[in-house]
Amino acid sequence: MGILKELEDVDNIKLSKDKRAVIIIDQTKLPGITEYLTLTTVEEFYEAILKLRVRGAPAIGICAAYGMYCLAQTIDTTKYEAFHKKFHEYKEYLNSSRPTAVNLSWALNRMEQVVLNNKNSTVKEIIELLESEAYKIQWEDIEMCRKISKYGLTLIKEGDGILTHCNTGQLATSKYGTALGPLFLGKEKGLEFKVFADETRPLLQGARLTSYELWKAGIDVTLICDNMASVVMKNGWIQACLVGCDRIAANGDAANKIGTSGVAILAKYYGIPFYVLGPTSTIDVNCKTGDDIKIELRNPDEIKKEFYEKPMALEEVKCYNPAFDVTDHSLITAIVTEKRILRPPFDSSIRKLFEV
Ligand SMILES: CSC[C@@H](O)[C@@H](O)C(=O)COP(=O)(O)O
Repeated sequence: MGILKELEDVDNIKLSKDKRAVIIIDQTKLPGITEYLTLTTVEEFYEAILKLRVRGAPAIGICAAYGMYCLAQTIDTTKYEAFHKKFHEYKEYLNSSRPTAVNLSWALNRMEQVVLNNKNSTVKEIIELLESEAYKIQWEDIEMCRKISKYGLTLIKEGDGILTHCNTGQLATSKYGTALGPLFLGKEKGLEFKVFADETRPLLQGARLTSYELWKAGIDVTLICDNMASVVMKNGWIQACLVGCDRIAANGDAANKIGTSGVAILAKYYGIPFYVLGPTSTIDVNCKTGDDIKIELRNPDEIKKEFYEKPMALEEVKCYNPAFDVTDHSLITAIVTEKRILRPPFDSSIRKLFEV
């Protein structure tokens, strides 16, 4: 299937008809309201990523790639050096919006590489190449998610109870998703699973997005508070945990939504396999271990009042609000990528993955 044909029915991130703007679903309004936002300025792209209007590691990379194409068209020069200078400035600004998910810098670097590789082309030609690269990034993401879903499906069986954390479905990517991908693919094949979705405090991606996406697809989903994961495991209702990732270090330590490492520790205690699913672009071999991964700290108000009609704690109370945590590689049963399923020891399976 051609790239553009494949992208036609993607709904959550796409270029506007005139190709000057990016249209996204505002994920902060779901599930109650499906509202589309049109992003054109660098400030709008930055705000949409920072405020999680577009979120999920692959999705923010895709949005930023389209964003760079749109912004490139606004740079008012025909001179290569001036064009690259402004392009780089936009790229660095967007890159600073969220530090943990490597997919953001990965996609932005890919876009800048197009500019760097074509020093002898005209600015108009470079802009055309940027358009193709952004389409390619989204198309490749769909392909990767399809393959991850296939591999993931081999690890679970009909009727299994699955625990998941945060949101790793279509909204977080473009199609299928990563950790939810096997469940959507399984559903297409007529397989039934019983999914338990952690609500995922403080921003409730599990409640607002995962339970919504699974329910819409007709998959049996039960929403639980994060502190109930231990009970459903103890009850024998969970046969596997499937989670996504924002950055994986060279030794297999995996950063994902805050609370993920707690799920992994519980899974180890109850002898339940714990799988991390994500594209190889999420593996950052420049990070030796999880200690090298920068964890995003967010506004304390997200804990105290953001999702409540009235504040749930005194204004004066201090809050610590890390957006991600790192699951130690020793707690991970396998890492599922689009290329293959990686097993421990992860330092060598990851090294082999990148060997040519
Ligand atoms: C396929 S999405 C993988 C991860 O990005 C996901 O699990 C996650 O932690 C998202 O966090 P978020 O802060 O909602 O962007």
